[in-house]
Amino acid sequence: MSYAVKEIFYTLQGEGRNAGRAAVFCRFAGCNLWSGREEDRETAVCRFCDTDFVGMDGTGGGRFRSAEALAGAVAASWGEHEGERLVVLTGGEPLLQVDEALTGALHDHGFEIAVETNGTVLPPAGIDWLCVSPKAGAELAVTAGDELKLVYPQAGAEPERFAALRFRHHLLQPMDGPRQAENTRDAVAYCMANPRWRLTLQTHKMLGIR
Ligand SMILES: C[S@@+](CC[C@H](N)C(=O)[O-])C[C@H]1O[C@@H](n2cnc3c(N)ncnc32)[C@H](O)[C@@H]1O
Ligand SMILES: Nc1nc2[nH]cc(C(=O)O)c2c(=O)[nH]1
Ligand code: SF4
Ligand SMILES: [Mg+2]
Repeated sequence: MSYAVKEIFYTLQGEGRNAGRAAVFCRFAGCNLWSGREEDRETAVCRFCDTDFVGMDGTGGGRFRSAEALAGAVAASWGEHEGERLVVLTGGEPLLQVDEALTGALHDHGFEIAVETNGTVLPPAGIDWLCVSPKAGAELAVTAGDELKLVYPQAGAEPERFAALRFRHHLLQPMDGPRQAENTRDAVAYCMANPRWRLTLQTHKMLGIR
């Protein structure tokens, strides 16, 4: 198996229950819900994506020919920092590429492995923290995990549809874009009316970090 990676970088996890924690982000190229081309956005299943996941041309990106090669690049990005190592596998849709060889190789380097997924593809063994972010119009295959992080609002993916699923945390993340301010206000109101849901914000955007 080889891996197509857009970029690898060291930053703070900006979202969800691990927000604020140092992590290496490994962003895989490609997604099953959008081609990533602007001309296809309006006809895609997922139309609000805030991410460039096309190609392998970002910082530290490229084609990695083995799990060991990719895990080595992730470890090099972590560097010599003390403390518990965390890698966040994201994309694009990481579960189109992540396999047990890779989770094994990352564990060999001492990483706790978090994944950000749209929930349409079942994960391989070896994921330590599974964040599922359902998308309206895409069938949810992953119905349990650590956090369910729902981008809000989405017609056809109302929070009530997911409230009973077996996740440790249910989070609402305001949709970024032209209506970001209204979406944030509405997400606050929803969490206040429905306390099983907590608000999560994209803190890296506020901080101006990646
Ligand atoms: C770019 S996606 C990559 C991982 C995976 N494809 C997914 O959708 O979960 C990373 C996270 O950003 C969220 N996201 C994408 N676009 C967003 C937007 N415009 N506003 C808020 N969150 C967004 C996704 O829902 C997901 O939780
Ligand atoms: N700092 C930071 N935190 C993040 N959490 C999820 C991200 C993602 O794009 O998957 C992301 C990201 O791109 N940057
Ligand atoms: S599923 Fe994730 S990566 Fe794919 S288009 Fe939607 S938000 Fe972007
Ligand atoms: Mg992001």
